[in-house]
Amino acid sequence: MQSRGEFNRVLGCVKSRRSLHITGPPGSGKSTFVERLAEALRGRGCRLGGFTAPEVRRGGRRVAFKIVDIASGEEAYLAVADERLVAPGGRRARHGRYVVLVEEAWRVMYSSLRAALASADVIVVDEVGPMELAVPGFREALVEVLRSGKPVVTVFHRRLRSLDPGLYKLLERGCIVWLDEGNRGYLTGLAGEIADALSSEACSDSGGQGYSIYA
Ligand SMILES: Nc1ncnc2c1ncn2[C@@H]1O[C@H](COP(=O)(O)OP(=O)(O)OP(=O)(O)O)[C@@H](O)[C@H]1O
Repeated sequence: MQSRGEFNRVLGCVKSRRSLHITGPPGSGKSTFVERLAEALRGRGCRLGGFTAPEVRRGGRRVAFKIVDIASGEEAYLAVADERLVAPGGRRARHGRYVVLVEEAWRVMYSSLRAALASADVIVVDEVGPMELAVPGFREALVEVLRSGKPVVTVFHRRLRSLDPGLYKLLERGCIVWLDEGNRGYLTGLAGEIADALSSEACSDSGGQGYSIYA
């Protein structure tokens, strides 16, 4: 998607469907785009809710992922490559070289999504992938978010269509964009226009929010 015509189709879709779901190859710029979009939304007075799942690096190596509540800043480990990073105990599930800390992750997933459903103008879930879906309760909560009628922005794993066809179908009710190195600069530059399309009614009465990890 590099031409204005293609972009206008995305913009038209976002205006009518009010939800945007981003996918693409690893490292293609999905989270960077969503950060820009979040900044643009906050600049328009939108209250954001939901969570991000940033990686944690030590010595240049990725050692863990966290779940961070966008509205409150509360955080917890989602998964660790080395269990010595975290206190023992709690339910765990293995995913490749990572161990998912099911209970710890769910605590922040649950509270961030519940708070977002109650009071956010736009709900952001970055990301929806195999590790997040290994946390019991998350899929159900996400379905509730997607059916809430609030504008939703997600980043989802490029294989979600085969991993969870039912969930993918729900995402298709919004607008799906494949992000790669070829279009990320263009799309990121237009984050403000996309924010306008998402926020035109949703954020009109809100006074913004005091805290954001994007601030
Ligand atoms: N529009 C852009 N122009 C230049 N560099 C970018 C752009 N978007 C992202 N990057 C760079 O690409 C790298 C990966 O970005 P990012 O973490 O947003 O990708 P991602 O798709 O979310 O990654 P992952 O698949 O690991 O979740 C980062 O170093 C980021 O600074």
